[in-house]
Amino acid sequence: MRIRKPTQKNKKNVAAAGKEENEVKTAKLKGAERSAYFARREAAKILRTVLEGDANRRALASIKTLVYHPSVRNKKATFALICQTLKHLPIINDVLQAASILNTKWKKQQELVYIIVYDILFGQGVPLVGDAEKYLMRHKDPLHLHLKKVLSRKNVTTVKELFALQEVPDVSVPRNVRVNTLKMDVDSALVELQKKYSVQKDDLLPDLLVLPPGTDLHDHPLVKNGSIFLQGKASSMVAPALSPEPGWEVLDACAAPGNKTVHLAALMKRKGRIIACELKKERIKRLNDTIKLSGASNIQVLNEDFLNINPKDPSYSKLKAILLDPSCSGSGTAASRLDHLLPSKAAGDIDTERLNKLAAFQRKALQHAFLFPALERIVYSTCSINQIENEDVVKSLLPIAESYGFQLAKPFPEWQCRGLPVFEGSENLVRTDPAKHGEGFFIALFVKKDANLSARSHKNDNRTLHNSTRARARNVRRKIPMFIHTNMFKMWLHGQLNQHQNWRDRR
Ligand SMILES: C[S@@+](CC[C@H](N)C(=O)[O-])C[C@H]1O[C@@H](n2cnc3c(N)ncnc32)[C@H](O)[C@@H]1O
Repeated sequence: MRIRKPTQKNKKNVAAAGKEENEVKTAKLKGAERSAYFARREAAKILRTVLEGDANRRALASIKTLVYHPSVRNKKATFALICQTLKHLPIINDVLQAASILNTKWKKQQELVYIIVYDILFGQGVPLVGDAEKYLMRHKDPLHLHLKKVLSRKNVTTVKELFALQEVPDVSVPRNVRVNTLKMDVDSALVELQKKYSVQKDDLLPDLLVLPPGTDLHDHPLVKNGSIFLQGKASSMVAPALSPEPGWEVLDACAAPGNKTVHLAALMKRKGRIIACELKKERIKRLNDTIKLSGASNIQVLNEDFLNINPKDPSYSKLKAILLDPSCSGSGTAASRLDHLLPSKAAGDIDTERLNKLAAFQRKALQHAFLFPALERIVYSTCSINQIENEDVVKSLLPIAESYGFQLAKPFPEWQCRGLPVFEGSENLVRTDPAKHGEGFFIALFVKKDANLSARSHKNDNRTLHNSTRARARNVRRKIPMFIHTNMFKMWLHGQLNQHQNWRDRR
């Protein structure tokens, strides 16, 4: 979590808050009151990071990631408080504005104010413990009065009625954990987890286990020692889609925080070399931590822009596979990240300019991947549900892929949820549905044609090669037939996009 450095301006506030905290520590508060006091301040700090990230459209991490940081003491209470405050934030803001009780001092601590006002209006009440609590409790009656007025303006009498009008996405899908086979075999992990939970093996991925929705394993010893990773099914499908062979040289082009890098290492059984490339220096530590936790010893971390890696550099002359999981909008994981609670998402904002920029980078990165001379397989993946970041990127590069000898292959042929039918061959693509699978991922696998034999003979092959991709790529270049296909699919696609739009709107 980012620690905010106090500026000259707010040093006084910080000192006052420190003094107040010491007073609370020494005061004879009941245990529950004390922990609630600190939980409110902890929640306010995180809420500030979340709201700043949302306002700048540059979230540093999801709410869950911030709350489950080791430094956060009372994780469950803090998480609940933040989610509830965010859920009620539009009303809290309306009430505060109508009541007009915030002076400059309290406006500077607005996140703490939000949290306390939530507790006063909708929570369990607030004891008179800190300055902020005392101040807001003095205005308790006006706050309640204005809440009534705000609700009556919305033609409801209770907040429950108001929320009943707003559909909230149901993300209660099973929890998955990926067994890190570098440290533990799947059956042992199953036996260990079954001591406390109802656990099953996944029907598609041999190293994935399925637990009931809502199972919280953040503090489980197997998670802490790296024997299992809290990784969803969709994310766990990416490395097996690439299916690198033990002994290969593989590049994870956009690696941090490294979940898929270490999954590659497990699939390669410690044999071969993995280069984990990450552009952002501040994400390298997290990447190194993931690698260390996994116990993998054949991963070399590279703090570099993937686009600056020279494919002709002899150190990459034996590179056999690239996993390209570039920055994306994250729209497929928005529900599981609780993004629907954020003000920008509640307002239904779609940042088209950002989407276009992301898609441009994704195209550039995928195009760059084709240039490595010994390459046999490329997986392009996103955790986005947007066509522009998925099918459109792949479609636009099919002729180039073809010119470098690559064709689309079909990973997980038994998987029903495939790419949107916006070009012939899109049935080779993999999609996961957020409502059904918890997260919305997209996977495209490109295979070098000369490498077909080697790909087919791979022991645990889960792909079928798409033989007619060449002809289809030719169609892409012959614009007229493709235009006809596009029109044929237009109505279907329109429906699909509306569905996605409705889904986004519901968040
Ligand atoms: C979606 S995340 C990757 C998640 C990762 N594959 C995992 O499963 O843990 C994308 C990552 O790519 C990095 N990135 C963005 N542009 C890059 C570039 N040009 N070169 C290398 N890394 C880049 C981002 O900083 C971010 O850490």
